[in-house]
Amino acid sequence: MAFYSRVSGSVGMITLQNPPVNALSAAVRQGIVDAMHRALSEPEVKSVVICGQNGKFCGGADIGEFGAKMTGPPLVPMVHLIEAASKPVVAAIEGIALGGGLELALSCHYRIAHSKARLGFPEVALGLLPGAGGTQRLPRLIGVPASLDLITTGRQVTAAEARQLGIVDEVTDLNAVDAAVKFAQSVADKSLDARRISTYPCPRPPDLDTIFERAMQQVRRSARGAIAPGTCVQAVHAAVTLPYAKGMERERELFSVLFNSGQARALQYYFFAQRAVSRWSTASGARWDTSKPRPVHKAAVIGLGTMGRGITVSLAQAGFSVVAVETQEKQLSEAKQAVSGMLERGAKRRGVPLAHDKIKYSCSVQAVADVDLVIEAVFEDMALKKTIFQQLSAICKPGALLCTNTSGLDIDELASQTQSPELVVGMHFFAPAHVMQLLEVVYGPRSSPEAVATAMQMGKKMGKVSVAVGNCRGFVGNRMLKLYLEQAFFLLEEGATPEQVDQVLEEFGFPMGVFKVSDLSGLDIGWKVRKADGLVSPAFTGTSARIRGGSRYSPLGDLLCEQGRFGQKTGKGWYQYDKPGGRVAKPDPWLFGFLEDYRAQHGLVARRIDHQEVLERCLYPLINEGFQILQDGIAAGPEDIDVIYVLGYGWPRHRGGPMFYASQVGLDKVVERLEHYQQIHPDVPGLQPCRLLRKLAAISNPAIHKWREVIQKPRSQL
Ligand SMILES: CCC/C=C/C(=O)SCCNC(=O)CCNC(=O)[C@H](O)C(C)(C)COP(=O)([O-])OP(=O)([O-])OC[C@H]1O[C@@H](n2cnc3c(N)ncnc32)[C@H](O)[C@@H]1OP(=O)([O-])[O-]
Repeated sequence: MAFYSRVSGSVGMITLQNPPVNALSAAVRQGIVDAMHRALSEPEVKSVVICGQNGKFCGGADIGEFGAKMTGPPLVPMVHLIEAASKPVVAAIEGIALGGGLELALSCHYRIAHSKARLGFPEVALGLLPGAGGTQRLPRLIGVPASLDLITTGRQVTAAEARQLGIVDEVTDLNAVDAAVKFAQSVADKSLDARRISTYPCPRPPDLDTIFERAMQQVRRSARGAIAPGTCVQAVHAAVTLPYAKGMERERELFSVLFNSGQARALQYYFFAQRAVSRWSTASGARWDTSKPRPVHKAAVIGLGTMGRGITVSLAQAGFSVVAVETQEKQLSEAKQAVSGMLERGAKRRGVPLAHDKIKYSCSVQAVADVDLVIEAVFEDMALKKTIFQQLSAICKPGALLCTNTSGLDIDELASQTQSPELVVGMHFFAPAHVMQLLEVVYGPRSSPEAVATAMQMGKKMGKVSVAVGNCRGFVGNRMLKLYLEQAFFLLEEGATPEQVDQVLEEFGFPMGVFKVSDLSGLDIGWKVRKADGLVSPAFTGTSARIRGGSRYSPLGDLLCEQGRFGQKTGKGWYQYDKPGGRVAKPDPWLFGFLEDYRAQHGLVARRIDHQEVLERCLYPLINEGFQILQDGIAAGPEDIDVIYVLGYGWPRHRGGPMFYASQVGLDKVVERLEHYQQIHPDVPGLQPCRLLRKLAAISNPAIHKWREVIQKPRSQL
């Protein structure tokens, strides 16, 4: 709701009250409209201030209401009522003015912001555009280029930048509401003719066409199939080319296209999914709201390779004291230099002080004796990790949490090396660890709820989105990825090329196709793992070359590695590069010959594989594995999987994540297509729909937020 009061006799105060962010729900909109009418009708009231309760002006439209039938007064007439008011209306912006919140502020005649406030139009990230006049008012106020920047990127600005751009009239370090009241009194008798933004002419820079062309090119490049950014450009274009009223009509049309699109639904689902993962639960019933994290002041990182360096930087930037351990002198000094560089660049980019003094370097594991939490980040070698965990268990103070940064090794096996297995959890960072937002927090069967809560909270403090997942080979992300990679290899055997597969996946919205990503990460990494798993051996020849454990196996990746083709680092992989370390992938005629020889050798006849098959073969087995993961209780809900895939694996956000995508395709359709491919390729693993997927498909594709009710049941039957 919105609360009306009178201050200093002549100022009507409208306070938005809808915790936590004063979103513009139906009740809030109704409250604002009622309060405005009241303020306008009271003769003693000479001016009005609009503010938000609890130091937050307004977080915009209530996203939770988007799926439901619209009730209450719409936003557009509400902002017009405010702008048309005969008494000056001043927005007192504390905390945030986002989306509809900023549109509300732009309808006011003046804006006073607190210096710590942030303002912006984040609608584009929800698959929308600022549809309450934002695309028409902002360009009239600050010009076209700056508006295009803010509206198409969703970038939030500080109060200082907002002042510079001309969005706010004053910035104060003091109480912004008090300042706004004083300001409102001072302008009570002033004419409002020059204060209604909708009446301003929209500035028309001489190079207008070039500006819009560039903006369109820019969004096409970065949007990867998302429709909202381009539609935002079109809406701003209307502000320049049409009178205000017509521009508003155009904004409404474009908003409605976006609002009713699958992309907006996916992005809004994702918005809530990213917040839902913090309310974690484990298969054994531990929960976020009943598990208390331990205090962590000092942390250690063991192993300063690429991952360890990134983790050290993340910890220091989050304000933790860090002991960084690397036993090799030379690597330690290289790491010191690299970490300093990363910290310097980070401090410059973020405009914050350097965090060098937070880190102490050491060559000895003994240096971690007094820390509260250790993150082991040596390379993926179980024997080495086991030795380190034995050492840590002996050296660390009682109660210290022992974490391993592994992308798939058994957490429980490591826990069993320690005296306190309940204090062991996995923290799977994604490279580069100081940049990537995702953290898989992996609990083993013996990890205590307190340990999981501590790791989840550490991730949050490091600016990550932490997702709690159970212990299994590859956890959630890499376990599903295995199926995706396998299918891509099989498609090559059957006649596809790396370029064809990658093109289909990039058109779907991945920033890079599977083969380009493999070349970037290094083909030798998977090869090492497969060798350790006994999947690579000269003994596999003849008919056994393409069979492992009774299932079809593609040795293509192994054969490439045997040729020294490790990807970008060697200048050759699934593609060729101009030099080792080169970045631009070019099709490699050698590879075509290699694939032809391979097929001939194994009696495979290349066939034409269409776009649909490439997409379905790559995505549906991955999705099916996601359902198996839910069935096994490794992930608590579809949101966990979707957040992992969007933040860690480049799944296009506007498609919500693999589980959301499946819900949109239709689970019955996913089952039907998997069965279809299974029939044609009975030897291909991963094509058999799992029990949970079949069950959900059979109960007529329930909405994704209802899946959890069904998921509990198959689990209890395991
Ligand atoms: C014609 C219409 C045109 C207008 C369109 C729009 O305005 S579109 C909207 C444009 N506006 C946006 O896109 C702003 C979206 N919001 C944000 O960017 C951030 O939430 C924040 C910066 C406001 C606060 O960040 P923070 O890290 O301090 O906190 P946090 O992120 O954890 O959120 C806390 C809780 O608040 C909830 N919630 C938040 N906002 C909304 C909302 N608008 N609605 C409903 N709920 C919302 C959030 O779900 C969470 O709930 P939970 O999980 O506790 O039950």
